[in-house]
Amino acid sequence: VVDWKFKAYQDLPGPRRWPLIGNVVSFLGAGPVEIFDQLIAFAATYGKVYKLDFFYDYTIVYSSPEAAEAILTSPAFAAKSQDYDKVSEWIGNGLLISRGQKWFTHRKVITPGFHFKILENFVPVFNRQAEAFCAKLERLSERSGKAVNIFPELKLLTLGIICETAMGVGVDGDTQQSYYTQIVEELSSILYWRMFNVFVNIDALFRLTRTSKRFDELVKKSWNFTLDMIDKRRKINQLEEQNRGSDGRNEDESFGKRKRALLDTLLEARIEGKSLTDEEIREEVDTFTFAGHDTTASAMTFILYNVAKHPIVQERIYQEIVSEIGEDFCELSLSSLNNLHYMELAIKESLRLFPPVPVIARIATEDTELLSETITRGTSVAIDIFTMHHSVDYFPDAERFDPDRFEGARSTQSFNPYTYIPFSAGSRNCIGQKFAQYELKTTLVKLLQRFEIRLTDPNYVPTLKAEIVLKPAEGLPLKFIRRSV
Ligand code: HEM
Repeated sequence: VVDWKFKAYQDLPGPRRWPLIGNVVSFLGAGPVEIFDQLIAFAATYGKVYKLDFFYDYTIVYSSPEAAEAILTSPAFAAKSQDYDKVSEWIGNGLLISRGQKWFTHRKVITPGFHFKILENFVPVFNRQAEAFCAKLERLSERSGKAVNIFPELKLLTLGIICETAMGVGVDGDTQQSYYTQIVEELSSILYWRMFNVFVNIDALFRLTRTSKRFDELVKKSWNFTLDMIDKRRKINQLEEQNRGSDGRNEDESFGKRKRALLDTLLEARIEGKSLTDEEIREEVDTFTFAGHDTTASAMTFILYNVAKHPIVQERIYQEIVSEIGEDFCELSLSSLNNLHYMELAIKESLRLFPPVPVIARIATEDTELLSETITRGTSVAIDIFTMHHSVDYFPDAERFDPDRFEGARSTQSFNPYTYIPFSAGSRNCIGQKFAQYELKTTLVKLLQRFEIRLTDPNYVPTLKAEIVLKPAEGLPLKFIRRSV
């Protein structure tokens, strides 16, 4: 059996393996920056399909649109890979990780919560929070353009937005928010370590480490944070019931009380006549708070990096804002945001070069064919989105930041839509895609209305790591120069 296992996928290239332990050594002792570099280097060396072997547990890594399409549309790859099981110890079996009937029914009841009419209600929150964020940046810059490490600040912003819109609960200021973002930071880092270190990947061994106690502690803290939000929302809804006028109309106008939040969709959902259990609600809320803030903060961080690095692009976006919206803060709406065409191209291009979710993975639940290779049940397949987005085979002069490359690209027949998938594709695509895009646009409008954004050093290149979400390993210092008034 061992011999057969060693010979599995022998036609596929891959880094040199040791008997039994396979490629374990490639990642032992490596930190997140080295792991990410290693994966990029493997793809450069071995091409669009290669194998990784951890104790004969194989992961086949793909970076072509043909493979992405085949994987994302095949029922044989409908289940997320084992790496996600580790994440589920924290966020549970919510939409991101569940499968089969549970995923299907939950996705069906949650989808209306992202209808554009509901998104429209969220835009005032995007407006208000983004404006408050500008005021904060002004304070942090001390009006003198002092550099600000933008990534942690953006995490606070996106968390605040997700709590208020999706959960319908305001979070009490930065202290509570940074408490939660730090928990997420530490949990992501532990989970990533477990994914690439085979020893702690094994549950029984992980349980022997001191980190496992810390992990449990953090999970509990994270759950308390979300349970508290659910509790607050339930109370708000009860109050609202009591305040309802005799004509059935709500008399309380303040946000969070009247506007429908995603959490209300969950609280009111009925599947075969039954409500979701408290645990199911917590799992979904944990999934949204996690999936909805870290990704968007990463996207915004790299968008700001790109516009700072390319002043000509920044100026073009600014001029579009001035002509479509104006120089001053005003209440943005979905339709005014829809008019910002060039900004849309720039955001798209930034998500190509810096996809916040650089790799996704599935597991084969049956033996199946994939691009003329037989994939046996239990093998993981990964789509290396980052590498595909950087390939010169699909994007000429791929390293160049060029928003215009997307002008008309989708209408050309030769462009396979699976070549560009920052939000994944198919039935398990990102449910928050539109939400994120409007949030990013609102924030960028407000920031550029108020500031010119500059790098501290024009040649600065961020070091990347991918602790589930793509991040600047050493933060990202940017200068925000107040536009003259
Ligand atoms: C720029 C920001 C974002 C990016 C790049 C992004 C990217 C992705 C990707 C690549 C997936 C597929 C993951 C996989 O196959 O394992 C995904 C799924 C998901 N995303 Fe997002 N996301 C973003 C923002 C958001 C927001 C704001 C929310 C919530 C409000 C959200 C909620 C989800 C959920 C719930 C799923 C799982 C969907 C399912 O399996 O049915 N995401 N996202």
